Amino acid sequence: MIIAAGLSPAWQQILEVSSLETGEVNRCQSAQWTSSGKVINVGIAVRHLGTPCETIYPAGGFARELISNELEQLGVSSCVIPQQTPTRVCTTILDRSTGKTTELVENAQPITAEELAAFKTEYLKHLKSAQVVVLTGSLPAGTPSSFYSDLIAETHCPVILDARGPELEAALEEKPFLVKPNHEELERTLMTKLADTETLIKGMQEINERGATWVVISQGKDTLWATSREHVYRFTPARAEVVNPIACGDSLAAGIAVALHRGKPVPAAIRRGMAAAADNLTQLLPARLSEKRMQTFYDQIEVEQIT
Ligand SMILES: O=P(O)(O)OC[C@@]1(O)O[C@H](CO)[C@@H](O)[C@@H]1O
Repeated sequence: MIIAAGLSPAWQQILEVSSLETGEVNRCQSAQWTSSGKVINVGIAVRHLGTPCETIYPAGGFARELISNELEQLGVSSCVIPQQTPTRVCTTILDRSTGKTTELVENAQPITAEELAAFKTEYLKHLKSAQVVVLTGSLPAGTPSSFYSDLIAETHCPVILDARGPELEAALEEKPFLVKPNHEELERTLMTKLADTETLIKGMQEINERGATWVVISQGKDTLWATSREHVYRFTPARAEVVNPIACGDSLAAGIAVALHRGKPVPAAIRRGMAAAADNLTQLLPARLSEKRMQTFYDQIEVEQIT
């Protein structure tokens, strides 16, 4: 099975507006609530791809029950660590006139040392049956930046890590299998501008040298790059109608995890992940993937081995 684990779920509102005017009263065309945040999105995506998965997350306040109920309805097997502070609320605004998406992201509320210890106990318990792990999402304020590296140190199967800042840096020391920072984050980690393809690839391979077996940089509808110490791959994404882009990165991670779990080699797994991301784009609710729809996108994705 796969484990999706993270500390920052969200109760997410998705609003469609015909045209967003800041500073004005905007009336919505549609409004939906759903369970989200990176860890939940990955759990939902893996479930839709039919691979057994345990989604481990803390939750508190009114959203705890709402998220649990929705995940149960979706058949997402989950392990919730009760948290004193309430689960955050995030808002996605989809402006149908410009096609732009606005995200209002509340940071995850602090989590206590006891809650973190309970999280780790559950993680280690489920780890025994896991073949692939996805660790994902921002850390609540005050969480030690060694949080992910401590978990990776205990994990003896491939870890896909979606993290930023000091927690990403610390995690590299424990050699995660695959990291997927965005372009900006990579620049921040390396403290240098990566303005062209050559410097970008160099930067990615520096992260390979620092410990990540694979580095993946996705750039929306533009080229996705993947590097290991020895290899560089260029992927051209499929074209998809954009309904809601939120959770594309999570669908990418989930698609890669599922393909690795099925024994696919990394380039093929990344291609699967990209098909999942493309499919996610076409749905209003995050991570509601369909393997059947994904196949069309998979066939359109071009993969080129550069070195
Ligand atoms: O970066 P974080 O704080 O972990 O998550 C922020 C967030 O944008 O990520 C998800 C999409 O990936 C959304 O559900 C959520 O609002």
